[in-house]
Amino acid sequence: MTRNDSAHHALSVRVRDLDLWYGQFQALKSISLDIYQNNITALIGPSGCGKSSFLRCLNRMNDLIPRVRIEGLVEMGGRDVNAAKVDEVALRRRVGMVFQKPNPFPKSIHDNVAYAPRMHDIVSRKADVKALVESSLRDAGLWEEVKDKLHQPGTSLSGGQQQRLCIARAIAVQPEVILMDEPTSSLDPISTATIEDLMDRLKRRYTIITVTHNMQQAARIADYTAFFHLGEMIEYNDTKTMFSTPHTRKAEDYITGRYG
Ligand SMILES: Nc1ncnc2c1ncn2[C@@H]1O[C@H](COP(=O)(O)OP(=O)(O)OP(=O)(O)O)[C@@H](O)[C@H]1O
Repeated sequence: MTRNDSAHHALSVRVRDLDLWYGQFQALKSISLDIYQNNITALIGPSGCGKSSFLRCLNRMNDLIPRVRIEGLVEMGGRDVNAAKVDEVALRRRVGMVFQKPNPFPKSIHDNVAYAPRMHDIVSRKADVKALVESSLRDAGLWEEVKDKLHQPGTSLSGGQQQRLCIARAIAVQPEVILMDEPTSSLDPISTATIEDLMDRLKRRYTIITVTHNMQQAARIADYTAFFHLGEMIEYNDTKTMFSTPHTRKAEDYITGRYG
């Protein structure tokens, strides 16, 4: 693990010696890293290097996959996410997730945002639900575009709007951490820029961990970058250092486009 410049940031996620196997195949090998609050951390590396597998360890989504075995420690806010007593539903409230392809529920724009807060009993009074839906959509930069059509299906929006709806849905339960798995890879450049600006604003309140294949995007938006290769984390550094003077040959080769 190589990193610096961490002294002034509070710890959000602490990972130690994390191993993951799919059956006999080891997809993550002894990963250790600290992720800091109110920062964007980008996970980069060639296809199949384990970025998504790592991300799914943070909200225990890998538990849903058969024949997965995980060893090591993942702590969020000082609590072991894999402890037997941790309720997965409660954990997923603390950790929001946004996927590569926007995946709104087959519900109205309003209900996409209201569903989880109601389920978690965060709000129940009608006025409170309304206020929370509005503030989440505002925070996701979508309110002005949808305020007059809240009862239309979420799927009636454009791809970029749907992704912002998914972000509004994620932040409606006020998670500690938001995981994003290639959140802009299915979007056009303008929608991508909108989401990048949004991520930059959201990090004031949330810790964001994002997977991206787009080097320029990582360089533009991430405070820290972790480079994965064949299941190992090869280098972890502040983004500036990673992209200007990487400390490892493999990271340098990847960043300069020599492979991947
Ligand atoms: N459910 C699964 N069952 C078996 N093997 C899997 C499963 N999911 C991922 N893998 C394997 O684990 C390795 C890491 O996959 P993962 O999806 O985490 O990589 P990635 O870096 O996110 O890739 P990409 O950039 O292509 O999305 C790959 O070799 C992949 O084939």
